Amino acid sequence: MSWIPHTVIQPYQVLSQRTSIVWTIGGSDSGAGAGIQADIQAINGLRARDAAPGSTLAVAQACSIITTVTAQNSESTSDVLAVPLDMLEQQWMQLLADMPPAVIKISLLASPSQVEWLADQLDSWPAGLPRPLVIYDPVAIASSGDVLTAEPILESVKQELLRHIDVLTPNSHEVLAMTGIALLFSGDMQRAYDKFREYGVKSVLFKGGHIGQLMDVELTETHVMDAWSNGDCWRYCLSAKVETKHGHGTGCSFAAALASGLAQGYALEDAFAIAHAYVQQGLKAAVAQGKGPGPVLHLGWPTHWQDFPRTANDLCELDLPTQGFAPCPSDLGLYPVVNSPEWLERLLQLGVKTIQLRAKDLSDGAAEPLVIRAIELGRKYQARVFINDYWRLAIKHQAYGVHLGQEDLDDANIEEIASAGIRIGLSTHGYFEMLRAAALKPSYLAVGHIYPTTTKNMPSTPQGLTKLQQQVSLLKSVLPTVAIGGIDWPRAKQVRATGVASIAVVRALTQAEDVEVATAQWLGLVGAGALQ
Ligand SMILES: Cc1ncc(COP(=O)(O)OP(=O)(O)O)c(N)n1
Ligand SMILES: Cc1nc(C(=O)O)sc1CCOP(=O)(O)O
Ligand SMILES: [Mg+2]
Repeated sequence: MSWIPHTVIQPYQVLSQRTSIVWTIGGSDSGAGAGIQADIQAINGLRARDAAPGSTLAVAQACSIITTVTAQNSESTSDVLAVPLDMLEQQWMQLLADMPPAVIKISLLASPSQVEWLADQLDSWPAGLPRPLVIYDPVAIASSGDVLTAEPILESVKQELLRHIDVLTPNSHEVLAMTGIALLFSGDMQRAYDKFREYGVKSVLFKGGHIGQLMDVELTETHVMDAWSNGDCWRYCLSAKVETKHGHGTGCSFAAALASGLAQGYALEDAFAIAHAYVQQGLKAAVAQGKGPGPVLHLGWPTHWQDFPRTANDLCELDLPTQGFAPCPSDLGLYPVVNSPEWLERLLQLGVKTIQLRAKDLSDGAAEPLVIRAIELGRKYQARVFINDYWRLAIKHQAYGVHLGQEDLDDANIEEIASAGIRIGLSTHGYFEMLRAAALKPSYLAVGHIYPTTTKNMPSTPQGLTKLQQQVSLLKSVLPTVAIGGIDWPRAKQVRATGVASIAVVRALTQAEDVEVATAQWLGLVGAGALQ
């Protein structure tokens, strides 16, 4: 999917992979805890490929356009020098001629004329070059409350620059300075979003820390919460607050990590969750390097479950019970997904022990006999039968389990399913959805779609092997995983090599030339899963 500018950004949207270069446009920090120096560390340090050898993902590469030179250490800033416009222009032209960006990350701008110059460049972006995604981290007011960008600059930012911005990443001080809205209640974020939208911003990612004081969200006293919206929907990342005085460069590093994730082909909401984890990991390890607050550390791709946030599409989800569901074996083996009891029986007779009835778009009345039959067959063949979608019927007839998608989570009664004691599998299509689903402690998580599929219309982009492997290893000690989507026999071995225990397939069996031979082949590779 290619990036379409000037339309509403969708959370599952992925940049096209024509380049993975990120330009960071901002100020030099001689202490290197923040500014361009932190950005380069974060952009190049957060390389998915380094953490997943053999990956074919693009390698993020930072380039810089320096707007300002600051003389600072961990205690103070003694001088700030604005780079002249003709030097800005030279940096821009050199990069444009040779290393055009996938993402531009803007931070410190030193004067209204720098803002106007930058807005002009973006206005006259060459027609022959794909437009980059533009992130603006205002760097107007530091977490400490120190003013870094004077009022006249902010005014020209609002008038000239914001209309070019795809993702704005303000902290709460900057929200107040730019919109006049203090973030005291969660509804204030919507009001602030609306105000930014008036200036033409396409989406806003409210950076946490200070949002942590929202008075109507109980958890945020002990947690930090980042929140993103494009006006159509919200996405939240929530983590326990890291108590440290060493957080210099946190905001810059977060926005740069977001840029890096996007440039490497992660969907916006996934890059958001990964950037959040990157900063959490860096804050936990941060130590003093001078006499003042130390910088957030740059420790590469986050691989520890505890650094990742809980994610949600709505703040109400934070109140959902998390006592968990009945467990299923970590190895479910070969997992065919079929649309009728006839298919179910055919495959159970061949030795399949995990299977799903996916008979779409029926009324509960029409689905009920199919569900009853599927459950009976499961008992007869001592197999694990999951019912897709019809969760009320699955409870009523005591199925082994139910499988639900992300949208179903908005409507299904999660508590009722949990207390019925049946298992639940949840679909996920990236880091963000994975973290959202994992918070409910389901019986397993399905990671999809790995390859293009014709079985179902997917709004998301195929994840591929690297992303599957990353998520499987992250979830290893947390939840059983199942891979699904476009997995055929030639791809089966490499999918298995990611460490995923179970593989779900539709066409690989239902459209096989010889179903008996194909099933035996698949069972030989993946197995039938653990005994009950
Ligand atoms: C094992 C497995 N994984 C994912 C899905 C997809 O479920 P869902 O998102 O609910 O979409 P539909 O199948 O209902 O179209 C699945 N069925 N099984
Ligand atoms: C039903 C379904 N769900 C998916 C997901 O990613 O959530 S992919 C998918 C279709 C899988 O079919 P096939 O094996 O024929 O590609
Ligand atoms: Mg479903």
